[in-house]
Amino acid sequence: MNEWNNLDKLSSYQDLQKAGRVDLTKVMAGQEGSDRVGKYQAPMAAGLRFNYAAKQVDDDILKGLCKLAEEAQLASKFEELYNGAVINTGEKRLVLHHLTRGQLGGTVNADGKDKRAFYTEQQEKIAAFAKKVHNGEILNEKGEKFTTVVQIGIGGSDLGPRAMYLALENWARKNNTCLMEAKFISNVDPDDAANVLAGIDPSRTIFILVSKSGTTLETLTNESFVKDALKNAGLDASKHMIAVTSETSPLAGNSDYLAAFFMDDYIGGRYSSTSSVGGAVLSLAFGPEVFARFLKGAAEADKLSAGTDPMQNAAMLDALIGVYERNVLGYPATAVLPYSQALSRFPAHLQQLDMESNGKSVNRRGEPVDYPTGPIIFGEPGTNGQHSFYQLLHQGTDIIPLQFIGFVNSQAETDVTIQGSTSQQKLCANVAAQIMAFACGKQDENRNKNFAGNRPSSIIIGDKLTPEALGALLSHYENKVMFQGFLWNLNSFDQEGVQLGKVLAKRVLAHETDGALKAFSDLLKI
Ligand SMILES: O=P(O)(O)OC[C@H]1O[C@](O)(CO)[C@@H](O)[C@@H]1O
Repeated sequence: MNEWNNLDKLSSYQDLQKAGRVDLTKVMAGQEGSDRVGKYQAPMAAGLRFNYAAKQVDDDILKGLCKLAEEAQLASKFEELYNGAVINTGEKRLVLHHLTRGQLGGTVNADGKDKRAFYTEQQEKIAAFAKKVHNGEILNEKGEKFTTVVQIGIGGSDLGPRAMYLALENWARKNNTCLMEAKFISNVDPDDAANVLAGIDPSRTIFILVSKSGTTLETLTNESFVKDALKNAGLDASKHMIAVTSETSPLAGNSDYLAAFFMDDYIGGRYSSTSSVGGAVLSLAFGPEVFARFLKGAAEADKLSAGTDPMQNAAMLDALIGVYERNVLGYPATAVLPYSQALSRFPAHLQQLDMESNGKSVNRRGEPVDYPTGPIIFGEPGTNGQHSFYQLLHQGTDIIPLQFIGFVNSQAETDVTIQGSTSQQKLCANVAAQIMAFACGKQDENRNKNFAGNRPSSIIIGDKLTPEALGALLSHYENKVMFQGFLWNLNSFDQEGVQLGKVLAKRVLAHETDGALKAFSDLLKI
């Protein structure tokens, strides 16, 4: 039986507070530094590796973190989760996104259904639908093939699928599996929908309305926007729209859609990329086989995350080091820096995944916690970020732990050699250089040119960003966030913090305001 205790009650955590600190300017220099690079790495799925040589850890701290993992019962809490316990205590729900891509543990029944069978059935339905669209069994009113797919959704119904699509677009082109172009409408700003609609031929487009709740204001507004545009183009919206929602949502019984696919309340929006939410757009864009390969990578990573030894469980180890940085070293933020243009929206997805999950100040029982929880997450692809906010990362007054991601090979494999090196080599040279610059710094008599160093980073390294590698990467972060939630004793699966603003916006629109809210509404001419 697991015990759900606050982090500061754990003796292994108290021991870590008292332990010595690692100075990266010393341990990353010379032979010791190169030994650390070989030694401090953990295997990940799909051939990825988690290298934490440039984190502020040594053998003693790692031992302390392993004790913390054991005392916090991380492995058995994950086991409890995937076997169908009510881990989402706020909403009294099971947490089942792992079942969308594999089967850890026993069969989970809920609402009178075998949940794994339910998610698989939805994936098979999506695959059959996508095949019909691709082979021309499903055509538009004029008998033409659909060429484009537009996803309408927001938050978890947008960020993950969009990031995954962008991550595989180049790879799919190179591998001749780019079957339809995908675009996304999320913001209620009318310029978002207008811009997407201006760049497509609506008569050749399938729109996927994605909303688990079926009540999200932005998404329903954008649906009306698109339906209006279809009507104005003389098109029948019901022949162009499909829905992804839960069976209990107001959208479920609606006959206005060409097809409907389902997920349920046991899969949080930000954890839904491997469910029908990501499945529909990715299967239409790249084919169901590519989506299956993505799921395979995620399932393989989940299996590794179920391991009990943190030194062989990269997601757990990454989580432990992150909590050490947040709670022992006191760092406020984490930057995610993929040296891969394909991962341009991956940090945005991780922002929701991490900050909506662990941006909490009460524990699973609703009691205030006395320690910092989720850090601020931000990031941009390298090398673009280097020419933007790295100044603060190198010389600012806050130390921001960094998470680099890099691949040995590009996806498109089109390159050029200039001044003796390819673009890919330049990209990789930059990430290696950054790790060392952050760790060791550079002394200079001119204080303005001095780099203090001792700024920690890790790197996930892969050969190439394939569908399997992407699935593994996604699962790694989902499981890392989950383990951190366990360590902080949070419920990482609800998001009450997004409600208040929604309620007030409704009041503004209904003109039921007074005081400063009314004054702001007047300023904005609502
Ligand atoms: O899929 P839905 O129900 O439209 O919700 C969209 C998003 O809104 C949120 O509830 C936050 O406002 C997210 O958690 C979710 O991903």
